[in-house]
Amino acid sequence: MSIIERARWHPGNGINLDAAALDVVKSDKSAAIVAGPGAGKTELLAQRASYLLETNTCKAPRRILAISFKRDAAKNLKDRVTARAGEDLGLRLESYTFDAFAKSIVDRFRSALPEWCRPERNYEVIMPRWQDWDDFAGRLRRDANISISATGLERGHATLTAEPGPLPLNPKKDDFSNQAGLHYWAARLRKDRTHQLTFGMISTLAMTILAHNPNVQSALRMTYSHLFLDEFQDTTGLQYALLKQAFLGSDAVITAVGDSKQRIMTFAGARSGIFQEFAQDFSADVIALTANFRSNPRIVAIVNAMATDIEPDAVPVTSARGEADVPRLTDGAIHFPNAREEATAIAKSIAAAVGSGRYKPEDFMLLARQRADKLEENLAFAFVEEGLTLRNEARSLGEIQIQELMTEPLPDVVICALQMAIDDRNGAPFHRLRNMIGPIFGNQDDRPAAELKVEQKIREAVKLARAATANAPSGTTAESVATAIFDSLGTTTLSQLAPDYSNPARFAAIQTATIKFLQECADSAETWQEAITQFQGRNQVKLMTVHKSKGLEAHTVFFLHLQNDGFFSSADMDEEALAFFVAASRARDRFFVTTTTHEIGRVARLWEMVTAAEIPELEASALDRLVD
Ligand SMILES: Nc1ncnc2c1ncn2[C@@H]1O[C@H](COP(=O)(O)OP(=O)(O)OP(=O)(O)O)[C@@H](O)[C@H]1O
Repeated sequence: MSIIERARWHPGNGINLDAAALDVVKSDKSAAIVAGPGAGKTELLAQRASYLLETNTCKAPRRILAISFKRDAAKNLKDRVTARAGEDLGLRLESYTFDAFAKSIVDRFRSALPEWCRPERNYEVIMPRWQDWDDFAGRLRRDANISISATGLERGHATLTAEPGPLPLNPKKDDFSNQAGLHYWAARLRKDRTHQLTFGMISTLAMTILAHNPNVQSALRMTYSHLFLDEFQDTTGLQYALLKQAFLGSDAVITAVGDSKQRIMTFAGARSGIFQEFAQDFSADVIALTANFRSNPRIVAIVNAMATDIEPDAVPVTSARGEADVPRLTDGAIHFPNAREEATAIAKSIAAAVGSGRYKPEDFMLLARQRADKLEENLAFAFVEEGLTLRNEARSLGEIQIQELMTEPLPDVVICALQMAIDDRNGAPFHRLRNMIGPIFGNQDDRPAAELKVEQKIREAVKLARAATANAPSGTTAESVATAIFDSLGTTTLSQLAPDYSNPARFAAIQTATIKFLQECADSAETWQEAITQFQGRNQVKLMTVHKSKGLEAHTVFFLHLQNDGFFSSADMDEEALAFFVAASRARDRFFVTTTTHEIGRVARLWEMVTAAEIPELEASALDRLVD
């Protein structure tokens, strides 16, 4: 592909970038981009990747390393860049989650670790639950007289000193201040058992490799000239330490984007003040973007008011959409006498809106802070009455919730192959599939043989899937389709799709959930096309928790049950304020909150935000106007 001159490069796909965003896209300096919801952060990174590759500013054969928090974000970025810049250039963008990045270093350079902390090759990735931490904390109390809480152990187990950092080559007794952590490491790396590592421990090991092996560190630095860090507000101390170990003092130009007000992962250890720290450490500019491309001016006013309530000096943003097409009814707080009446009113109004032909079911999103299952009981019934399908994204399929399954690569592999088997080109299934399995065969290194192998594997999977789809969709045939695809690609390949798939129990749980869900969808579908549509959640109204709604958007958002029993009794209201802000900012055009009791004392802080945003109280009958 020919190189485009920098001055002649323009953003594509009908995207207009304002001057500030264009500066970021073309910048040759590290920068922390602080931007509110709907500022187009993902699009900005996709455009920057295209610019760097198409103009050869990221000089071949060097690459861009994009680190995202969520797997779907990592995948989404790669797909967008491939679509825009083409397959060949797209291969020079490597998109990882933090965990996958750390694991790739450990898996490649494990033998460079000091022996005392070197895991065996087939170590198992573990994701302990609270109960496991609590059990271990109990054992420490009993056997070693160390007192630590389950949460303390979870947060600090991977770090053996006060601050996260590499492990020493030859440890002396005084090297470690975190005795609890040391016991934990010893228990996971016992000689007589399969070695087990958490992702936190994997990050520490990656740091250790880089700290003691200048060759590995410089190879990494040679490979990547540019780095993207998405959802930077959620970076943990450990992840940040790994980033510094890998790139501090290198020539890499780093673009970190995020929004400190969407920091709702504090329970997972997200570090506050991370933007300032990054700006200082990497001499990066801090740039604020103030456009919101998602929401109409009224929703943006709500989002601004909530932002100021959270951070008094928050920079207000402006709707890039202007006043056109703003519906007459945009927001309100509605009290219902009980959950059943609430469900009926919401279902009826959505059905009328969809019936008008102006809206699709997926234009509506129902959000709950927790206990979506409990809300589903009443809602599902009312939705069926109205001929609509409600999809509770928090419903469990064995150990995995639907909302979690949808971010996994394994079910997407099945859907891509199935789509190709029935000639459904929606969302470019071949490219998606190739982006997922290609790296496993090494096609990122531009090896034609690897590329051929990938294509051959895909052809085989599609052939078998096509044979299985000759039968009408049903629970039984769905299982045959999924099994045919799994068998043709093989467990060895599939278990490399994500770093946690090397844990057999985790892989089996995802595989079982994929089959179960495909069976459910096929059972209630007339055609395979319909089964795919259902699997992907198209033509359905979604109910989900706020935490899973991050990065998503819908025309109309309902935040259900802004009342005491809609929240955990131990809820920290400062964190809840951030989550509530995330919820409101998912709305493109309409935002409603509901209650079914007057017991709202515990969430008074959130009602202050409703008041600050001047969201009016409405009668339930106001929802009749959703059809407008
Ligand atoms: N430059 C642009 N021109 C027009 N539309 C845009 C532009 N950038 C983004 N959009 C659209 O605006 C919406 C929000 O974009 P995106 O999801 O990338 O924002 P974000 O900053 O990641 O949001 P959030 O942090 O709230 O999830 C999307 O519908 C996207 O297609």
